[in-house]
Amino acid sequence: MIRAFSLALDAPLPTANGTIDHRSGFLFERDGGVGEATPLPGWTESREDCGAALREADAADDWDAALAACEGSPAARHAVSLARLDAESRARGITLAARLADDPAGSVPVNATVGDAGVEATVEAVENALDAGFETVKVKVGARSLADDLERMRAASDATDATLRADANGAWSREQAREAFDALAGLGVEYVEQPLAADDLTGHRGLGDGVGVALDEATTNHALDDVLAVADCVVLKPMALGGVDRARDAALAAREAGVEPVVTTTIDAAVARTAAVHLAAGVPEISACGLATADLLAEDVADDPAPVESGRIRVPDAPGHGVEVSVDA
Ligand SMILES: O=C(O)CCC(=O)c1ccccc1C(=O)O
Ligand SMILES: [Mg+2]
Repeated sequence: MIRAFSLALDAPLPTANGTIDHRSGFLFERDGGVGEATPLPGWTESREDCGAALREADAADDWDAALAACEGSPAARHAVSLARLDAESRARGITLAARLADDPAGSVPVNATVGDAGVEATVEAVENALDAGFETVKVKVGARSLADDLERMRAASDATDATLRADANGAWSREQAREAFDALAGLGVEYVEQPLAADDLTGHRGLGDGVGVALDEATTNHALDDVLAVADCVVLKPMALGGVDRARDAALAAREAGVEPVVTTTIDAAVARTAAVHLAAGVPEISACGLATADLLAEDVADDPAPVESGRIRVPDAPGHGVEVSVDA
């Protein structure tokens, strides 16, 4: 069964690639398992293509055929593969985390996400995050001039003890990125996510010297091994990678290559967000993940079984992903 949903954001999230103000997607149910597809054009197939793939999957005779119908549609494949893993885990009475990994952690550290804003509003948001117990804060940059962004980062660094990250969403030129990395190294910034365009993989080589290079968008248009060859850190979005199973495999490959995996959402609804928490729990000693996105939504498809508490999210211990979708979703 397929159910469509559309959720408003609590406040629009401005990024270097435009503003996200709502998230629309589908819940996919089969054999007692529930999955979610929340496509984000630029990262996944369109909503139309996602819906079409899910309808084909819904009509398929078995799970393998349902998954085959979603090849090339990562958000749709995310929904179907998750529904299958959820159904299997529920049937066995184990958590999704235990289905994905041998000895999953009970909780995962998460970063706060601060959108593009002026200097004062940025500092206030970073301070609020620290007050709420976050130790790591990711600030969106690249939507205004580099000088303005560096001023925001400097002010945030002066005002707080937070571990800071920046996410440029591919907005900078090589020259701007060089200047930014030199300035941010002095502030102790942990890493910059996707400083250069996703196409410019080689431009990232040698950029990080003190500040890490984290690649995100690059994972959608390059082979993982090529990304791992230039990155210090790789951002894994299960919705963009085609499922938590594929994201789990990518996380293991990253570790093998000496690259730190970080799991994040594409601002997904409760089902996909919680599934990503189960996935992250299976990666030993994972660094703070971009999973604190529930509060960005004004509404959701279910009560949140995995709220952020002092900068961490506890993995629900009910069988499967542990999200009980409300009937009127
Ligand atoms: O990583 C986070 O902190 C939250 C997720 C996030 O930033 C994001 C959300 C939707 C689309 C793209 C991105 C991104 O990381 O670029
Ligand atoms: Mg990013």
